[in-house]
Amino acid sequence: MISAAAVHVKHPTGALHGEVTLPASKSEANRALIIRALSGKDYPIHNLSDANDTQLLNRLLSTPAGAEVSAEDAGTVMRFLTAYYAATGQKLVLTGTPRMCQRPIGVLVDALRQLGAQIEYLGQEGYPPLQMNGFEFSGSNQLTVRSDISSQYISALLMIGPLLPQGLELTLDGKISSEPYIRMTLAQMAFFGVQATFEGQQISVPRQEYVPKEYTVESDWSAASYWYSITALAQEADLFLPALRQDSLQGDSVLPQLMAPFGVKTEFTPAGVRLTKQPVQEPLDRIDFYACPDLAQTVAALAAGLGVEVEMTGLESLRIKETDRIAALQFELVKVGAELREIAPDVFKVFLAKKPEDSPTIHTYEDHRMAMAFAPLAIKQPLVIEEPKVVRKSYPRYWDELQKAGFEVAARK
Ligand SMILES: O=C(O)C1=C[C@@H](OP(=O)(O)O)[C@@H](O)[C@H](O)C1
Ligand SMILES: C=C(OP(=O)(O)O)C(=O)O
Repeated sequence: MISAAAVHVKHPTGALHGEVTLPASKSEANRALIIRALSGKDYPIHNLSDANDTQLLNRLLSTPAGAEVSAEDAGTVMRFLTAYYAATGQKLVLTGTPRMCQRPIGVLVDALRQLGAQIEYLGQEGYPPLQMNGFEFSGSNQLTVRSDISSQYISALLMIGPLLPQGLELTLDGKISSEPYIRMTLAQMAFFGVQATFEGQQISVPRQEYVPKEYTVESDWSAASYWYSITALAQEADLFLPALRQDSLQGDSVLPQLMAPFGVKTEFTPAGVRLTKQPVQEPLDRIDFYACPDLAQTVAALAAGLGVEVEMTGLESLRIKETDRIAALQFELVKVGAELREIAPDVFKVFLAKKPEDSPTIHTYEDHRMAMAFAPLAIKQPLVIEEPKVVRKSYPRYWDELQKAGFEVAARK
């Protein structure tokens, strides 16, 4: 089914009960994999995600790198490996999908060059593919790095920081985009024995060694967002999402607060969270996604499905993700009765526009989150999702889990 060109999705009853299997966090898993590789030791990482982004990185790190390595469409793989291959002095070509070669990497390459990495651009300046030509420490460990484009550059640098001859002193320049992901990196480094300080715009990582230790990856809160949306749209819902924690390292664990006004009640238990439907409260007028950009599509589609208008800020980084997510939302929301308009610089609003199309066909732009964010709307009315296989990037079992929860998902003839 996942290999079909498109799937019809509907939910005959709108009532959902039971347990949902979530993937493990690909963000957490990919940090754990890079840190293990940098430690030079072997130890178990439990609950490694079956997401392609994680399986790919695991494969690449557990076999000798060939002359050319592809990070495919995985941002963390591309950015984390650029720093990893630089710090370990490897000589190879690092590339990715055509879209990956449109996702900027200049900030990270400039920073690594200042540390002593030899890196050439093989295509457009500032973008993959990269020719990695080895590393000779420049003698300088103090870097100023723009922090308003992608936190992945900062995370990539931080993880190699303790292995550099004098550690790493980073000054973050500008607003700090996706900051919880930087904190997740530092928390995982701390778990593996590496202490750093993060005060204001300064991060300091002294030279240290990673200490090998078994690690268990938490379930993925970003993937949980689709079940929050499903709960909000359902007639009736009582769902259990195992292995999510209140003291999560993931910034997307803001979901309980963010989704409460949309009518989702979260109860934490030692084994995971229980989601139940409650009346929609007055939704927040404006939600800021600067710290949790991966939730933006879920909320935009949900607002359309619930018929509520909401302002959205902090969407700047969406333009350089798997697709231009703002443009993608603008094209697809219209089909489900809403419009996303920029009402002031960097302030967007979901407006209720006209009647939704009957059985709309949602184009997914090679973006897993377009497929996963729009599929829940099938509770309100049947729809078609194109290229359902995109979900393999972060949640390969997504369609199976929808079926388990009573959705009908069938390949389009
Ligand atoms: O570090 C990470 O694991 C991630 C950081 C975020 O990217 P940006 O920092 O580019 O916003 C997020 O959107 C991505 O899905 C995963
Ligand atoms: C933006 C994402 O991933 P990445 O940047 O790692 O490709 C995502 O999973 O939504």
